[in-house]
Amino acid sequence: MSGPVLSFDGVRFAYPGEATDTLDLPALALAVGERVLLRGDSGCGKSTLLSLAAGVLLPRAGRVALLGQDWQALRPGARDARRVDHVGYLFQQFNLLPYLSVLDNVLLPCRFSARRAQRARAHHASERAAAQALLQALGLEAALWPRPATALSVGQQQRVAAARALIGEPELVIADEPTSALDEGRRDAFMRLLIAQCERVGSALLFVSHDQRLAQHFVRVLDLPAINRAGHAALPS
Ligand SMILES: Nc1ncnc2c1ncn2[C@@H]1O[C@H](COP(=O)(O)OP(=O)(O)OP(=O)(O)O)[C@@H](O)[C@H]1O
Repeated sequence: MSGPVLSFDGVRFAYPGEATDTLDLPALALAVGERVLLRGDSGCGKSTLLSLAAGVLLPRAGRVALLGQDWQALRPGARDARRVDHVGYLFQQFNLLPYLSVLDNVLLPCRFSARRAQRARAHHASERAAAQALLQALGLEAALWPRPATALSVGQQQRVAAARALIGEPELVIADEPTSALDEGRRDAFMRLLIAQCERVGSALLFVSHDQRLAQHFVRVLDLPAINRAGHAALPS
């Protein structure tokens, strides 16, 4: 793959019923394995940008492409399949399934994506072994693996969510403020673990936060308000 993992070209997005665009981004691209911190104050459009990147929202103009494929050109079912094949998503609230064990939560992407399952098996005896290796690398000991995910501390749940995002080596990991519930020491430890694992599996990382202190973990930091031209001109009727 020689092109970017993710590209935005002339993207304009407005929520239904809104009189102005939330986002107007002339150009933005992430190279293979690149890690970018996207920051900006609350309400500036960070989560909206991530939803566009993952093909959950579609722009009203312009093009968002993942691995060269325009999201808009796909039917909804194909978009869902492509998302789980190529994107690991790490949410602010983790979104772990409470009735599943830690291990089964991590294995979820492999249940929905044959590609993720096959990539998980490429370097391990089984998908389970791949999940266990990730949990271990993220500092979660084996005694925790059979427990229901919600029986863990916030910091532990966050690492389970990171393992779920990373399993099967997705080309893009998207993280939406996953450190907001952590104190400073845990936040930095988590960032180091997440980045090391992205590096190991070759995933690009698009990480969103309003927290200025996370910049130290990234070579490339983008200020969303500085690159977003939206919010002023009224939409054409
Ligand atoms: N479903 C929606 N319908 C209409 N407006 C929305 C919707 N979701 C978000 N917005 C608005 O779009 C703007 C950008 O919201 P977004 O959630 O992307 O910001 P954010 O930078 O991620 O904020 P935060 O840091 O607080 O999570 C805000 O003004 C918000 O009120």
